[in-house]
Amino acid sequence: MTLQGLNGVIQVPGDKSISHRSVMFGSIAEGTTTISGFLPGDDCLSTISCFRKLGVEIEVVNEETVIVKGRGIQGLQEPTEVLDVGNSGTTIRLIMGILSNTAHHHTLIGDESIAKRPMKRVTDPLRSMGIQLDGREEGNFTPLSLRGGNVKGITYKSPVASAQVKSAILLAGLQAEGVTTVIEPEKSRDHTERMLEAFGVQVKEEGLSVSIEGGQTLTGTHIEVPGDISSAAFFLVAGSIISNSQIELKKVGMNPTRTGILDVLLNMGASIEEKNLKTDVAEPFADLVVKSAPLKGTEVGGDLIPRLIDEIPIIALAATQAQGTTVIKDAAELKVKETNRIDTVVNELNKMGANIEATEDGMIIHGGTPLHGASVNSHGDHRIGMMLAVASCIAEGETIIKNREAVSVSYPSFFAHLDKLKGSK
Ligand SMILES: O=C(O)C1=C[C@@H](OP(=O)(O)O)[C@@H](O)[C@H](O)C1
Ligand SMILES: C=C(OP(=O)(O)O)C(=O)O
Repeated sequence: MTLQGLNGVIQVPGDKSISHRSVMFGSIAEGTTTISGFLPGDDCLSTISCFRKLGVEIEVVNEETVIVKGRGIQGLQEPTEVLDVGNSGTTIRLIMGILSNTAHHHTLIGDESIAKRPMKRVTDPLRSMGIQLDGREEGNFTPLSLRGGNVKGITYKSPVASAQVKSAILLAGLQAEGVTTVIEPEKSRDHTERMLEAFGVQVKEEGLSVSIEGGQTLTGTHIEVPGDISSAAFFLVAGSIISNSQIELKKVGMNPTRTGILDVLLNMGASIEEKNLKTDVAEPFADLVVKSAPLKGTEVGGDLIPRLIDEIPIIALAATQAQGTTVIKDAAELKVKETNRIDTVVNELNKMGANIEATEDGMIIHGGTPLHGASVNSHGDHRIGMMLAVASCIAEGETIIKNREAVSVSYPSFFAHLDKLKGSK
């Protein structure tokens, strides 16, 4: 049966980056933090599980409402078990910064994918601040062991634009002697800076440099998590490339460090309207309405990359349906995500009839290729699973997606939302 378009209204689940930070910062704050719009995805549940092992009382009132009884920055307990971050890079990297100032011992592990992701980008600067950190291959891979120490502030020029690196160092800096500064090559997402301010911490930003003075305390607060633009991205592209579609996405996060996907799709000719923009909050949000539209190829690179890094798999799918060629460059970071996302995108989409070439730092997508059904695999990568599910909607014939359950890492209700939009016309 050919699909008659995707139609209807949905609210995508809470932002993953903001949900992680709300539990982490709530745990080290003085007093109680209430969180609404929390993402009940596997990654954020891993964060809750780690902080419970550190002695924090965390009540999940319902899937999206969480109450954290903060223990203060010195109040975390020495865990009796290993801290297992599951599939979550954000959890393992940020928690290292948080645990920097206790003499307690910690062992950090994760799943098979985490075991392949580089940790030296965080362990090296944290060691230079005085933290004892070790792990496989000189501290580059899990299992990691960490014992905090007397942390000293540093000025660190990061070789990568990574919010996980920046955040880990700033969180250690919060507990360090003196001032800590991180300078990035391009600006990465700034949720840590915004949320620390909401917890009463002063953070100084100047261009590509962010500084924090040690010894500040966090005060419990209320955090409202907007919808995740990285999750909305799948429906922004689906609505654009599936004929006869009109989708309204409610309350999507519009933090400018995350909206690169909108710039790219609009540049490709997409029809996306922004309504009810709310900016007088820590994290701005708006409703987005997308309608099917013909797309044209584009170039994606430079400082746009950190603003859309997790959306590249779905942008690649959009590009297969656009007129002309799309070049994605400066995106070598894709190789160290849940999978090597250059390889998984190219291999899986080419099985469906796409014409994509992998390059050292991105891909070249020759557009205008009709897709056909095939047996494809998410390889346990949530974003690849969702991208392939959208691809299957436009493919001629049957598509089988292996390991599709990986979507629950960031978007447990993804298939329910897709079914709702398919059926509502
Ligand atoms: O800080 C965060 O919440 C994240 C930062 C990004 O990773 P990097 O810091 O490795 O770029 C992003 O890919 C990840 O999904 C979430
Ligand atoms: C890269 C991602 O997350 P993390 O680094 O937290 O595993 C992602 O969600 O696409």
